[in-house]
Amino acid sequence: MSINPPESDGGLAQWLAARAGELLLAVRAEHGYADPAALKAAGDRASHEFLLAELERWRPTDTVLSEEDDDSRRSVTEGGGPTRLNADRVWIVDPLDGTREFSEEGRSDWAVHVALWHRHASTPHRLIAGAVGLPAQGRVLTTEFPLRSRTDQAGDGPIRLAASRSRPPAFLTDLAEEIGAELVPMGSAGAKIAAVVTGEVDAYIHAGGQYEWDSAAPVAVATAAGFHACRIDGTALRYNEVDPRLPDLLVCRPDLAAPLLEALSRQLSTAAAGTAAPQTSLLGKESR
Ligand SMILES: Nc1ncnc2c1ncn2[C@@H]1O[C@H](COP(=O)(O)O)[C@@H](OP(=O)(O)O)[C@H]1O
Ligand SMILES: [Mg+2]
Repeated sequence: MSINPPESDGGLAQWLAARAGELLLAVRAEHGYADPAALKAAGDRASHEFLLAELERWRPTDTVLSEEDDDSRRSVTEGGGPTRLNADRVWIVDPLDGTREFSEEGRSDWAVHVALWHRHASTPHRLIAGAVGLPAQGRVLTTEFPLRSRTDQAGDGPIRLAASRSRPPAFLTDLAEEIGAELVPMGSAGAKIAAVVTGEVDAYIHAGGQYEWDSAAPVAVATAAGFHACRIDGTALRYNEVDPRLPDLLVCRPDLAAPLLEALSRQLSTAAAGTAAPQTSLLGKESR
C-alpha cells in the first residue's frame, strides 16, 4: 500500500478503509480475545484516531461525523454538531462497525466505513464517494470500482435475507415466513450490505435503531453498484441530517425492491395493530 493516498475522494476513502483495516487486524493480533471489552475499546480508538488524523491531513477543510465523536449521537437541538450542518463536505465514518463480532475470534463480519456526503450532490442521499473495508475478508468495496448489480445473481432457492444477529427487527421472522425467505444472521451493517453487493445474500432489512455512520458508506457502495437502498417505508435515506439517527433501511437487488416493500408494508401494518411477535435475538442460530 502506497504512503500517499490517491487524489480522488473515492480513492482516499478506499485507502483509508484499507489502512484502518490493517490497523484493526494488528490490534486483534496484539490483544487476543481474552478481554472482549478491552479489545473493542482498543479497536474503536485506534481506527478512529487514524481516520481523524488522516482526514485532517489530506482533507483539512472538510468536516467529519464519526461514531466515536463524543457529541455525534446528539441532534442539534440537544447541542450537537453545528459545524457539519453548515459544511458542504462531510466525511461520515464508522471506524469499526460490528464491534461485537470484531471481538469474537474467527469472525469476519465486521467493517470499516468511510463515506463522503456533499451538499450539492444530485442524489437524495448525497453520498458521492465511499468504501467499506472488510479486513478479515481481505477486501475493500468502493465506489471507485463498483461491482455491478445483476438480477441473474438470483439463485433457484429461497430469498436470502441478511439480519442482525443480536437485534433483528421483531417483524422479520414473520416477513421471512410470508415470502418464503431464509434469514441469514450476520454482524455489522457494512458486512451485511457488502454481502448483498457480492451476491452472498439477496437483501438486508433492519429496523429498531441505527445511526447514519452505520449505513452511509455501505449505502454509497451499494447504490453506486446499482443496488436499491431506502427506508423500510420506501422513502429516501438521507444523511447529515439534524438528528443522526437513521433507524431502519432496506438494501437489495433492484428487482426485489417492490416485492420486499410490499411485504414490509403488510408487516408494519400488523405491527402497528399490535399483533406482531416480540423481538428475539438470532444469536446461536447462524451457520457461519
Ligand atoms: N437497535 C439499535 N440501536 C442502535 N444501534 C443499532 C441497533 N441495532 C443495530 N445497531 C448498530 O448497527 C450496527 C450493525 O448492527 P448489527 O451487527 O446488530 O447488525 C452496529 O454498529 P456498531 O458495531 O458500529 O456499534 C450496531 O450498534
Ligand atoms: Mg456501526
